[in-house]
Amino acid sequence: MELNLNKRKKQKIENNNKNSNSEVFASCSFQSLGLHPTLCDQLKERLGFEAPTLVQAQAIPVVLSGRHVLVNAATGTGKTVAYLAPVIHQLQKSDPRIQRTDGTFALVLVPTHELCMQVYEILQKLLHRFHWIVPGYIMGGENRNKEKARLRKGISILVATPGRLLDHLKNTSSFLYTNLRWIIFDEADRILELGYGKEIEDILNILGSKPQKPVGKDNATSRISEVQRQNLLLSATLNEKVNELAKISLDNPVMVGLDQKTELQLTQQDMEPMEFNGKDILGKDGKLLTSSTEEYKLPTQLLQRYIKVPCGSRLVVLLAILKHLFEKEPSQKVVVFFSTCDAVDFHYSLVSGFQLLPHRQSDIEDKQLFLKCNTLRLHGNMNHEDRRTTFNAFKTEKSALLLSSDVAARGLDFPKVRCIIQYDPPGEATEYVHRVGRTARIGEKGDSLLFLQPVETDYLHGLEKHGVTLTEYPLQKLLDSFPLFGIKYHPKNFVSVDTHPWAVSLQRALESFISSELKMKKMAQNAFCSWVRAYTAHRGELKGIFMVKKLHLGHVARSFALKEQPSLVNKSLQKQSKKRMRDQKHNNISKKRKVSKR
Ligand SMILES: Nc1ncnc2c1ncn2[C@@H]1O[C@H](COP(=O)(O)OP(=O)(O)OP(=O)(O)O)[C@@H](O)[C@H]1O
Repeated sequence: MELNLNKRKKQKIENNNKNSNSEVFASCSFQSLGLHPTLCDQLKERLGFEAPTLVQAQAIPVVLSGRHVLVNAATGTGKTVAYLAPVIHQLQKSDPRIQRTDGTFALVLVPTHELCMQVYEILQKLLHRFHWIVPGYIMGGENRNKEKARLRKGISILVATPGRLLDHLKNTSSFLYTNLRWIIFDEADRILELGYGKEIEDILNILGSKPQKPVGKDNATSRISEVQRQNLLLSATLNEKVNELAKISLDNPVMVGLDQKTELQLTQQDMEPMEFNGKDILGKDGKLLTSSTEEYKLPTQLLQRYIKVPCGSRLVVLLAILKHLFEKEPSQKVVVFFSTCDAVDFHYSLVSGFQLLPHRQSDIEDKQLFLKCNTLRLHGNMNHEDRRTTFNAFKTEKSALLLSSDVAARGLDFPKVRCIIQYDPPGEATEYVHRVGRTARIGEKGDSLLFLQPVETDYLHGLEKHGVTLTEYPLQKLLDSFPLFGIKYHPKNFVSVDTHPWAVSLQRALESFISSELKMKKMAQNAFCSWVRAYTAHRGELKGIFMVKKLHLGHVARSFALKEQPSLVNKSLQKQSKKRMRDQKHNNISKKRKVSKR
C-alpha cells in the first residue's frame, strides 16, 4: 500500500516536471474561435499571442454565445484574454459604432490595485486599433475628482475595485451604465475573501444582478437595443462564497474548467466556435460542483518542494537559499511571501543592508552585501505610488528579489519568475495555489518552496487532499555547500541546522547587525509582534497545525535576529498562558466534581 502510494507520488512528480507547452496551447487559431481578424492581429502584434491557450479556446466561444460563464482554470493559463477578447469582439462589431457618450458597457471587478492596472494595460493594447472603445479604471487611493471627470466623458470598458466602484455608483451622477452588458468578476473568490461581500451585494442591487432588460438612470436610453446582461466569474480556485455569488449573479451558467483528461483531448481536435465543452456549474442542490477535497488546478510543470526548518533557524535558512539561488543564477526573479507587512519591511531592510564582515578586519572595503541582488518590496500598507513603482519595476527587471505580502499573490503576471518561496505558509490553502501560480506561467518552468517548522508538517496533508504533493528540499546539502572562513565544511555525520557551523556563524552575524542598529532592532521587534499575532490568527483546520502554544518564543525571536524576545509580547503572552493554566486548572476541578457526582 505504502509502496503504491510512493510510486504514485513519484509518477505524479515526473509527470509534473515534463514540459507542458503542448498542454497549454490549443491547436486552433484565434480567428477560428470567431474573433474579428483585426482583434486577432492585435493579439499577435501587441501581445505576441500566436495561438489561443486551451482555456481561451474553450472559453471564448462560450462567452461569445452570450451565456453566463464560470471559468475555473489553473493560474497563468490566460484567463484575462479569455474574457477581454470576446467582449471587445462584440463591442467592435456594434453598428453604428458605440461612442464614449454611451457610457460603460463592460465592468471588470478585481480585488487589488495592481490587478486593476494590469488588466487596464492589456485592454489598452488590445484596443489600439479600436479607438472608439475607451478603456478606463477606477480604484481606491486614486483621485476621486479625476475619476469623476473620466467617467463623465465615458469609459466603455471599466476596470474597478469594488469599494471605489460602489462609491461612484452612489455619488457620481454622470456615471452612465444604461448600456451595461457585462459584469466580470476576475479572482471572484479573492474579492469575497477580502471582505467585499457587502459591496458586491450593493453593486449588484444597483446594477441589477441578472436583468434581461437594460438598467440604469431613468432618463437614459439604451444604446444597443437587444442588451442582455452576461456575467462572468473567473478564478483558479473556487469556494463556498463563490457559490453564493454564482447563485445571485449567474443565470443558467456554463462552467469552463479543464481537468487534465479534457485538456489532452482538446489538443487533438480543433475547436469549433460555439461548441460548448463546459458543464453546468451548479448541482441540483444549488451547490457548486466542488468540495473540500477538490483537486487544485496547478501548472503541471511546476516543481513544488517544502523545507523543514526549526523555528530559530528560519532566517539563516532563508538567506542561505536566496544566496544559493542568486549565486547559481544571478539573472533571475524570485518572490518571497510573508504573512505580514511588518515582516516584509523588516526583511527588506535586512537584505538591503546586511553585510558580512571581511575575514581580515582591517580590509573595510571588502565589506559586501550578503545578498547581491536587486531587492524590492510590496505590501498593502505602502502608498500607491510606491506600490506602482515596485509593480512596474518587478515586471520589467530581468533579475530581482521581491519580498511581498499576499497583495502580490493574486492574478499578477510578472514575466519569468523562476522561484516562489513561501516563508510563511498562507492562511488559506487556496492561497497556496495563487502564490505558487506567480511562477510556471503559460507553460514555463518554475519552482516553489514552502517553509514549514517540524511541528507544522501536517500542513502537507491538507494539500495532499487537493492532489498537491511536495518533495523535501535537501537542506543539509545546501548548508554544507557554503564555505566558512573560506573553507568548505565537510561533516562526517549529520549536523542539525541549529548547530551547523556555517548557520551558527551567520546567525551570530545577523544578531550583531540587528543589535547594533536601533532602527533595525525596532523593525525586528515590530515584525516579531505582528508575526506572532498572524500566527495566532490561523483559522479552521489550520488552527490545529499552527499552534501558538507550541511555539518557543525565544526561537521566534531568533528568526528575527533578536537576541532576546521582545518584552511586550512576552508579557501579553505570559498573561495568556497564565490564564490558560488557570482555565485548565478550573476545568480539571470541574471535571473531577462531575466524575465524583456520577
Ligand atoms: N494565447 C496566448 N499566447 C501566449 N501567451 C499568452 C496567451 N494568453 C495569455 N498569455 C500570457 O500568459 C500569461 C498569463 O496570462 P493571465 O495573466 O491571463 O493568466 P491567468 O490565468 O489569469 O492567471 P492567474 O490565475 O494567475 O490570474 C500572461 O503573461 C499572458 O500575457
